[in-house]
Amino acid sequence: MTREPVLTIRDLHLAFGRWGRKSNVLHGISLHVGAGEKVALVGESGSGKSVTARLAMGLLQESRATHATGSIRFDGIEAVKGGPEIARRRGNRVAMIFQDPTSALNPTFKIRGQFREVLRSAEPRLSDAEADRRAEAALAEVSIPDPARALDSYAFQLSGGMNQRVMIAMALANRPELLIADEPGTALDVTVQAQTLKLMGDLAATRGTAVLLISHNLGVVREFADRVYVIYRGRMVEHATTKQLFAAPRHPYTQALLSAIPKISGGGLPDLPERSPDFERPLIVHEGCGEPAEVL
Ligand SMILES: Nc1ncnc2c1ncn2[C@@H]1O[C@H](COP(=O)(O)OP(=O)(O)OP(=O)(O)O)[C@@H](O)[C@H]1O
Repeated sequence: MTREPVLTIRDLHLAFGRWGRKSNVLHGISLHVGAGEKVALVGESGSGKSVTARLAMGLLQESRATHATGSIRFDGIEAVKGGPEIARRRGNRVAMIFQDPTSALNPTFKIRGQFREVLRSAEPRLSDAEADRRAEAALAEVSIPDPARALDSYAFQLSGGMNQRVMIAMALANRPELLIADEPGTALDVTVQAQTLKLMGDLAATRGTAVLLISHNLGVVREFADRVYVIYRGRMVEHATTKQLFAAPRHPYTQALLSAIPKISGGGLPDLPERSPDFERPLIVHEGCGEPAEVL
């Protein structure tokens, strides 16, 4: 029997708008991430990466101004039409880390209090002593040299790299099956970014955590991911193993992305013609990286 991927997104459409004004942001996105897999979603700013992640996390739900259709399945739980209850149920099993750790940590509370709160979201009756013991173990796991001292600090007393580790330790403390990382560490220096990616890679290998990395940095993606999805203006245009994508990109947008890698600044990417022939058959799927088997 084939195992169902940890996360399966099928034909996801999203539009924002009210009072007759509608802006279509996603046009039929599909992707999957299996246990222990490292998958990247790449595309330039505004292409729809973050809204896809927020929908998958249950952080963005159907409302009068948000119109979503399609399916996002995580471990049998549907997110698209789910309410806050769904977000809560999946909360401990899907974790997200963001670009800037300081924005995810509360500056007015010590790390200890914030950590206890995270752990108690999964186990409300956890004692202070047990919560602290688990927090110290989680911090040690991300190579924080003096966990007790880190717990007694405020975020502003720790370096950017330390805060990033604290945020990852918190994200992982409840042992999520899926980790979504939105440009992790890009607000910090490249060393921290590299450390963060290494940690996430280790987690996928040792704990079987499924990782979805969101990035516009193809250099990072090449180092990190097993498979890559390329999104362009809300459409998935190419899906390949990382090796295939870098050896022989087939969509003109992917080719443009790859040719832009060595440029440090200037110009951005060229626009593709609206009626690019590839949009007649928009998604190019390379051989062997396939779609998940139907296991329902
Ligand atoms: N709450 C919202 N209301 C209206 N439009 C939105 C909202 N959130 C996102 N958008 C629009 O949806 C599109 C996709 O945004 P998204 O943040 O997913 O892009 P992205 O690929 O993650 O970009 P970046 O790399 O800059 O984060 C953009 O055009 C954005 O302006």
